[in-house]
Amino acid sequence: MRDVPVPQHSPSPRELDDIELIVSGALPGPLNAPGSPLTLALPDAVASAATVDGSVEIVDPEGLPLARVTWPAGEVTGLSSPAYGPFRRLYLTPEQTRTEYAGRTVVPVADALTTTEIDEIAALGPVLLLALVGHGTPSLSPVALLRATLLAADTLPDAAVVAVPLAAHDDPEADHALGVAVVAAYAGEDEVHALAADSDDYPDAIAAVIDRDQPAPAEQGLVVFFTGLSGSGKSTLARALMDRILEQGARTVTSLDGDVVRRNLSAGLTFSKEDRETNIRRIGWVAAEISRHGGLAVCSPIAPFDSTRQDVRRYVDDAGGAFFLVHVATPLEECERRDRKGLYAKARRGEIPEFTGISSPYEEPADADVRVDTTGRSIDDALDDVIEGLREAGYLDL
Ligand SMILES: Nc1ncnc2c1ncn2[C@@H]1O[C@H](COP(=O)(O)OS(=O)(=O)O)[C@@H](OP(=O)(O)O)[C@H]1O
Ligand SMILES: Nc1ncnc2c1ncn2[C@@H]1O[C@H](COP(=O)(O)OP(=O)(O)O)[C@@H](O)[C@H]1O
Repeated sequence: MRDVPVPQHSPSPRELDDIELIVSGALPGPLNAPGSPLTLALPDAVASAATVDGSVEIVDPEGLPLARVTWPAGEVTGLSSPAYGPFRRLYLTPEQTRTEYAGRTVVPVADALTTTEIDEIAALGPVLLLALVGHGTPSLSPVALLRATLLAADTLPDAAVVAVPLAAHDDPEADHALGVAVVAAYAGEDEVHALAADSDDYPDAIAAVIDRDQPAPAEQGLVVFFTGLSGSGKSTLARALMDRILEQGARTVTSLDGDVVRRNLSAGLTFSKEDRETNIRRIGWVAAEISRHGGLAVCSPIAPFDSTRQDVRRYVDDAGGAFFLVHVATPLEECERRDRKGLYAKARRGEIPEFTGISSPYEEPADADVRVDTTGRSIDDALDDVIEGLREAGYLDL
């Protein structure tokens, strides 16, 4: 009997796709082989436990064990088939695909098919449309690419559709090589047909799928994220922005203010680096969910660490929302001069440990959409910079 549980880890969507393809036999393992784009990163604590145990259990976002990965060797063994996500029934292994669809011409599909391409495919006889829907591969969301590909299949004389979670790794050469290997595994002996250069003459039904999946910036979910020192003006500007949005009446808005979140969603957290990261990831997670449904969230925590802000950007991006970062760059001297809550004085006296700007770091963002120093400016004047940035990006016209 083991006295410690096997360490578990729920990986990123890209890593999950890679693991699924290794388990299905579409790609060779192991993970983390030198020079391989198929990598798995574990948080330090999980990596230490995995090293002691010799393996880590990979679970899906809902906790279902999918695979066991030896650690640090990276050999992958499947435990169960993924059961999540729309169109799951279309995700077959190479072996299942070859058994079910042998003899068809295989056509890899990484984007919605145009009328020209559908005509090209119609001339091939019975086909298997291999929809490459891994994280970051199609410009459409995976579910929209499958919807569009099924619509195209309906108009073809004899077409089957299989989904393949072939993820992108920010390395075009490596991704091309992975794509060739995966398509070869699914095609087996059958012919592979690469589509010729495309046009953009989509059938109406497919054009509608694309439009719904890629809303114009003004219709997209939006997260406006203010970051800056305590007293820089985040809450004041966030509140003024929300008032303007509510006055205009076109959209509803959810506020995720630093102080307010710490009294409910993040009650009990301290100001240690770890707890601040947890706090910001919670805010980011909620904001991303709001943006998933086309909503608007205005966040105003200090969020002092760049890597945590990048996590939030990724959550929002993955949810299909837009992330708009405002750096309220009021200098420390001015924030301390204002000292509205008397906290800087206490921090200087050593009564508040780990106070941002005094005894805890603030990493200035290099990726802000707007940078606003409120020193010597009225609130309306400073707010104008934010509104102008949002208007220029096409997100909000206030
Ligand atoms: N040690 C320490 N450092 C910084 N701030 C402190 C600290 N202790 C309490 N406060 C008060 O908490 C507010 C910041 O909370 P946040 O959740 O925005 O901070 S963080 O993003 O998790 O770093 C912050 O509010 P704002 O002034 O609105 O920024 C402070 O009032
Ligand atoms: N142009 C300005 N924009 C925002 N706040 C300003 C400005 N000028 C002065 N202030 C004052 O600075 C303080 C900022 O506090 P607050 O908005 O709570 O900051 P934070 O949320 O970043 O801690 C408020 O007292 C506000 O009235």
